[in-house]
Amino acid sequence: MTGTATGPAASRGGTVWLTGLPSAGKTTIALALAARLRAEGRRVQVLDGDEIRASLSPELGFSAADRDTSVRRVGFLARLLAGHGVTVLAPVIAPYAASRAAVREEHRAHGVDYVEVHVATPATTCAARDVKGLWARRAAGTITGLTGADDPYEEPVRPELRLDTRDDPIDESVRRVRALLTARGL
Ligand SMILES: Nc1ncnc2c1ncn2[C@@H]1O[C@H](COP(=O)(O)OS(=O)(=O)O)[C@@H](OP(=O)(O)O)[C@H]1O
Ligand SMILES: Nc1ncnc2c1ncn2[C@@H]1O[C@H](COP(=O)(O)OP(=O)(O)O)[C@@H](O)[C@H]1O
Repeated sequence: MTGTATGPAASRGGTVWLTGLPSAGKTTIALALAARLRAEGRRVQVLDGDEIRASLSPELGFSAADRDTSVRRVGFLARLLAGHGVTVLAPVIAPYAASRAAVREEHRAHGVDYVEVHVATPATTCAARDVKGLWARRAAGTITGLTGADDPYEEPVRPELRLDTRDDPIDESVRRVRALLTARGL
């Protein structure tokens, strides 16, 4: 998934964590941003919650403790990559403030840049999008513990950026995250 580093813009890594409910638009925005950054010559790695869980944490489910462990593992991997000049995009729900704070601290302690983007799509819109059919399955009672339905999501209090995907098209969300990176010198 990485591109080739070709210039100064590729030299400074950092992590962009996209947190939000299932079907909020985290992956969609991350993939579109990744394409844009690669076209600029950056090395980019997307660490998608679903994909990373399958290889890094197959034993983990969706209890509070398992989610916390999974988020911290992704955070550790993100920090390692970002410390080597990769721009890491992590579209991961990360429902607990304490887990997100731990990931932020992991980056700070190693002098690696980190920004949190809240993809603040409300549950009603996520349920209508329902990319993977999870909201419908929760409504039908065939699954329990879905974030934003019957499992907690602790909203970020002070994210570096909050996106409203009801009003903004995908391109505008990508543009706003890109502008945040520029503002941060990333
Ligand atoms: N119960 C429950 N709650 C939330 N999500 C569920 C659940 N069961 C499966 N899935 C699927 O797993 C994806 C979320 O994985 P994450 O690692 O991002 O979640 S977490 O940070 O550990 O909470 C999530 O992906 P996204 O929809 O892309 O967010 C779901 O597809
Ligand atoms: N403004 C928007 N930003 C992001 N996604 C959007 C937007 N409008 C509609 N969508 C759609 O919402 C869905 C979000 O799915 P996905 O990115 O997989 O969510 P998540 O990774 O948060 O679970 C996609 O089908 C996407 O095309």
